[in-house]
Amino acid sequence: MEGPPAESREWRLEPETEYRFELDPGVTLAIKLVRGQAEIFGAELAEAKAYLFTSECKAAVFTWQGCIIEVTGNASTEYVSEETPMAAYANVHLAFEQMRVRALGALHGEPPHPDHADAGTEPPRVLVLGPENSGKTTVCKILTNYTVRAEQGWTPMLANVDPSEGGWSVPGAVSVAPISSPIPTSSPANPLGSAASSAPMAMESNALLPLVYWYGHSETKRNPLLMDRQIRNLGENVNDRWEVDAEGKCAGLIVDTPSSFASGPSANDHRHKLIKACVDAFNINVILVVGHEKLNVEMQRAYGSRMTVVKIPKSGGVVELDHSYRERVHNYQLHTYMYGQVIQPPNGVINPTVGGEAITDLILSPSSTVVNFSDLSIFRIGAETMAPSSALPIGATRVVSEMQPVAIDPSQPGSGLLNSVLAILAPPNPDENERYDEEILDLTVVGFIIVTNLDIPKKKMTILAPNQGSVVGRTAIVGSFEWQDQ
Ligand SMILES: Nc1ncnc2c1ncn2[C@@H]1O[C@H](COP(=O)(O)OP(=O)(O)OP(=O)(O)O)[C@@H](O)[C@H]1O
Repeated sequence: MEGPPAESREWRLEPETEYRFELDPGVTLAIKLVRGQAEIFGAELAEAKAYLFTSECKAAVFTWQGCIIEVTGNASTEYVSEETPMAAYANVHLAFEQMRVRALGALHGEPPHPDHADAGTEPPRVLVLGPENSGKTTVCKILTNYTVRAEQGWTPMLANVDPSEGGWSVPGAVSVAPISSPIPTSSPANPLGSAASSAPMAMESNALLPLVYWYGHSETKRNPLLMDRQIRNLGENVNDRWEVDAEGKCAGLIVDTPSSFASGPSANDHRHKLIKACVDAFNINVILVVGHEKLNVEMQRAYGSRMTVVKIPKSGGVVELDHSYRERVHNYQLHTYMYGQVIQPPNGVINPTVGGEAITDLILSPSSTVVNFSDLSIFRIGAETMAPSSALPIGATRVVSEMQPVAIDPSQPGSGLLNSVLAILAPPNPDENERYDEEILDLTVVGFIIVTNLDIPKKKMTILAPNQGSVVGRTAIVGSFEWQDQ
């Protein structure tokens, strides 16, 4: 874009302070480390490189030793805070680091250090809980980034069981990935960082290979049984991987959870079952509660006798995200999934990067194709979807269990498919004897498509996909997410 260079300001940050900023829609900010040391949620900034932030990003540049940064563009809010919980988070990290080192030592047959003779040799498997806007995801990012920055070359697992967050793919998904380099922060469209391509189907060349299951809704209360099943599926996959990678296991795991796990009536509530599902599935041995006294007491009572439950402070920088912001973020995520990130740097910013990647590497060109209704088998999971009676098998009643896959006929008016996000599943087990009725609940996702048009007379539909891969013969699941390209 032509025009005068955007205005730049320098900020001098004292040790252990942070520069916090929030962006309006459509605004891009560039931050350059001029001198000193600085990090964004645990990921270090390289000197003299311009990092871009976009899509209403809210974040902070923290420094342990002090630094000077140059900020170009207009943030809607920006200030320096001297009060951060980073020292507490760093202490938690150090404790985890010792657990990892002890686990690795034990694996290599080293005798325990006399000071820690009875400290145990399990690596940290951490469940992070907290209410809405407590900064859970940020804590997970900071702890993961500190782990990969340690000189041991750890590759911890990061699991995201918050279906409203999107993680590495799209909202509605839950996922886990081994993390080997620091997760950058640049946009809420990629809260846990992105691979060079956001399309799981096209990601062979990337280091970040998340394993994705589709829950399909943003709220866990919509289908707690399905949520429970997907959590256990993620856990099984992590355990399978660790069975063949004993050293990798020593790096441990961090699990980011939805705020619905932290609030709501305590008796008879599905949230306790889901917390327990996480504890069991990931074999959790540490629970971190972010800034919530009551939940901390509750977790101490429920789990304190068999694992460490620690309350950690909430950062004053965490921004309250309202419903409409979260909806816009879902749109950014789906747009980014299809098109990559198209970012216009502020005028005058030379060679900008997004989380360390050149911006031209982040652009995708999705393909729009027309397929026959019969090319894809589409299902919804569970009863609340209320398929029209005519879409049900002859003789079937409307009583459908929460976990039952219900086939969707796109030619029925009211199928609800137009503009829907569909998860394309991995193929079922090739061995017929290994198949079972609810197998599609346990298949991983290979990619997502959007139904952009339905032509009922011709029995055809138009789909948008991030790449050219064929969907013929595939099974897809629809949830409650819709998206329209604007
Ligand atoms: N120190 C900080 N300074 C500025 N912004 C911050 C800071 N810490 C977190 N944020 C921002 O606040 C927002 C909310 O934080 P985060 O997503 O970590 O909270 P959460 O508890 O996981 O949210 P949710 O309610 O969705 O579960 C994010 O946009 C995050 O980038």
